[in-house]
Amino acid sequence: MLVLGLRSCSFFKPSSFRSFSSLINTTMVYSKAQPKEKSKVIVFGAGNFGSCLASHLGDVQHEVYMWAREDKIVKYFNLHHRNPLYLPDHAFPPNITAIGPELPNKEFINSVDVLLFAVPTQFLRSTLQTLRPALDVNNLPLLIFVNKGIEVGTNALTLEIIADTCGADIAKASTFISGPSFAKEIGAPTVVQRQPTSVSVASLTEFEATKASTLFHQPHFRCYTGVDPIGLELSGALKNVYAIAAGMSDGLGFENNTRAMIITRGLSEMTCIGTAYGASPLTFLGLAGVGDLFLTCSSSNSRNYTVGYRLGQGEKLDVIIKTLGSVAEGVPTTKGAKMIIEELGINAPIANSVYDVLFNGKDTRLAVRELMELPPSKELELPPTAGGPARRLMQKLGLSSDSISELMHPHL
Ligand SMILES: NC(=O)C1=CN([C@@H]2O[C@H](COP(=O)(O)OP(=O)(O)OC[C@H]3O[C@@H](n4cnc5c(N)ncnc54)[C@H](O)[C@@H]3O)[C@@H](O)[C@H]2O)C=CC1
Ligand SMILES: O=C(CO)COP(=O)(O)O
Repeated sequence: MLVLGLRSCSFFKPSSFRSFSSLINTTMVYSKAQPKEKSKVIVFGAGNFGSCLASHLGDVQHEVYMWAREDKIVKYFNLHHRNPLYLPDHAFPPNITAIGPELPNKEFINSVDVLLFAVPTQFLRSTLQTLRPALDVNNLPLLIFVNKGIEVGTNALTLEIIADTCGADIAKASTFISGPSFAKEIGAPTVVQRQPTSVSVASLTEFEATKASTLFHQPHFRCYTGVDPIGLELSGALKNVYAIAAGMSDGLGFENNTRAMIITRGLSEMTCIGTAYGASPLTFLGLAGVGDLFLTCSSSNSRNYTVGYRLGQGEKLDVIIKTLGSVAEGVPTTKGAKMIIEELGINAPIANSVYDVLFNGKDTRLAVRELMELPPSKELELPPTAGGPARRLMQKLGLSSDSISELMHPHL
């Protein structure tokens, strides 16, 4: 564990951690080591999840700064230690300070150990573009991303958005957290509870994933590390599409059989899409995959499930979005998912039906009938050719095409 004591550096091979051999053979930038006891953390995004994670880290005595784009949140929070817009009844630990709406400057960014991004996917590119000049590759904080979505227009995953805006070195050092984790059930006591929760943590090197895991891991919040960030990201994004489908089914009045069918067939579709994309099929069996799929397909606490439920009850999408009061990543993500499915030539009828209901005005009951009338098919047939999009992404990161086979078999 000697490596944890080293500062950010290039040409350093953390050989005691799993990672792509092709990755550690290249010049590699690592984030700075986190202090053992007390890290200085900026959480970007003061919505439900940013607030919850700020509280989780503040509760164990880290020095936390929560950036909000809403001036009202910053002023109110620093007076009352409550967030007036999200988790309004929760009393936050005293060691959290709200900052914003301007993004922090270079000097401040350089002084922190961790940057945690809880910004919805569609707003991440602009946030990172503005922040990029303040990031010093030679003194890089640990970078953690918790958003779950695919960017509209580019179909990019977050790893690619980071590469586009901050460069390959910073993308390769970034870490992603995903899994079954409703904001209100994590964190400190009061409204946000310490209910036992587990998540997946992935980076291209286990070295970075382990640092993020060490920061978050608590007796009530377990972290499991891996080196398939693409699979983890696709899991988190795609489960939102199937949560909309499950909610729709419940909203139409169908019961347990139908929901179980959607969850299981959804998992099959997700695994096929992920494998064709270039992720490991096994990642979809983890917390970020089936774990989060199960959670969000079976709870009205999920915003995506709620969008589907209300559609099933006959409400219009624009009214639902206006009145939801929170982000439903699955709605824009369905657009990106549809494009990816088409590019890869994958059979994903449930995701395609969700797209038709959301964006082509298809009647929800007709969508279910058409799905049920499809001819019989094999239960699971993983695509024969795999890895096009991931291969392109690896090239963008300056990695060899061998990386893709390591990505698909990280557990061997
Ligand atoms: N709430 C939850 O239980 C969980 C949420 N997530 C993910 O975390 C991410 C954030 O979700 P929540 O905090 O729940 O969202 P939220 O709906 O509670 O809050 C919305 C957030 O988006 C920000 N925002 C709105 N417009 C923006 C803009 N133009 N530029 C930058 N930021 C803008 C708001 O300031 C606020 O911080 C999403 O990707 C979500 O999928 C992941 C796990 C659990
Ligand atoms: O991803 C989540 C919990 O793991 C939250 O789901 P929703 O965004 O559907 O509320």
